Amino acid sequence: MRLSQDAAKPVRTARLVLADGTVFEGEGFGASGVAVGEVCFNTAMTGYQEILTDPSYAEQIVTFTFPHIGNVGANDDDAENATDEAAVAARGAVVRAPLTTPSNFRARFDLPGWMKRRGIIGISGVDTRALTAAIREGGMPHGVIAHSPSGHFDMDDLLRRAKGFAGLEGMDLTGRVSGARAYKEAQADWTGEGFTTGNPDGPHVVVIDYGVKRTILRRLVAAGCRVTVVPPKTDFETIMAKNPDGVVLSNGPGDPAATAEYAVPVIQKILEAKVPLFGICLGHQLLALAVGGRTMKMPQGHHGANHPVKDLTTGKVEIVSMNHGFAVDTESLPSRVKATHTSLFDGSNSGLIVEDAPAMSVQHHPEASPGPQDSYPVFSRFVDMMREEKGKAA
Ligand SMILES: NC(=O)CC[C@H](N)C(=O)O
Repeated sequence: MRLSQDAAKPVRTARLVLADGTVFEGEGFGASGVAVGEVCFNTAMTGYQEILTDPSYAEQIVTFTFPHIGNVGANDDDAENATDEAAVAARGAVVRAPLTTPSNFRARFDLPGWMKRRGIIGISGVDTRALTAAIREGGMPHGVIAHSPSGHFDMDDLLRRAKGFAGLEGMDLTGRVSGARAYKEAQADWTGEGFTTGNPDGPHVVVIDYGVKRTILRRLVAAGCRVTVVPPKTDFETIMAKNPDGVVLSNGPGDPAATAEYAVPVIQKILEAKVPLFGICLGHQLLALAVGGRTMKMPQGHHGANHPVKDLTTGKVEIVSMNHGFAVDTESLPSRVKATHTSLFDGSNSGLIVEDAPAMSVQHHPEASPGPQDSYPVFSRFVDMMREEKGKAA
């Protein structure tokens, strides 16, 4: 910590300003500058790098409830977005403890240097318990995170920017985060419309990339699939021309109701064509909208790696990774759709199947990264669904 001329008053190089005027002072790290967004909290105890690079966090500032962030450093392998260094994901990180020198055999960089390269602003020394309690009581506020190494801030301007944030409702952000062009997975073969990777003899899965986490691609490949990733606005005919055995609707940022405008007509055609469909998170919400259901904004959202979810088809409880601020209204689902999973934190919907088409989806993240792997078998369920449909056609 550097001292100002008044030796008793340390220079504090970062601010978090909420739209209601609340100000948190702290030490800046990572990128300098100002970023505006919705402030949420994540309760995961590990996996800060995966969290900060999850494209679904676009236009959000993540408060970590776990106090020690940065202690295992950062590397090139744990980013969940496209390999491009500046790929868009979380705007900022709010943490409790000062950052220490990383200690881990996988660390290649320290977290502040890695965040600086990715344009993510950090603030430490924040009373994250107070901030989390405020979010719990009042919902996710709009806010501004600012890092100025000189310690000078135009506080009126920061507050104006926090108040001026339009909010995630109504925002379609998939175009900003889709990495379909940027993924450079092994064997990737960019064709202009998508790339293919994975097991050449496995079921062919076309992933619509609304902001896909790379581990979803890795888990599909691990489940034996051949994977082709396509951009978010790819039309039905282009998808079908790739002869998919199944289609995955990926996770992604923003308001599902806004993305629905161009995504739902495509999904409805896929349902009609009876091509097996699997939605994850935003993909789950889009599937619900495609069958006539509704989605709604949640006050605090679900962000963590410790969420209990009940699989209603087996009666088993899984501890899962979550990251969503919108939810499917179970009551709105038509009778052709059945809920398959429910959150044991608040009873919200966490999965569905369509009864007259081979389609399923989950709100949580079966790929984990970070988090427990209890839900990995959901990928096998989708592979079984594709095999069954292929068997019917044969
Ligand atoms: N992880 C996701 O796909 C998030 C979906 C959606 N943007 C939400 O916040 O609810």
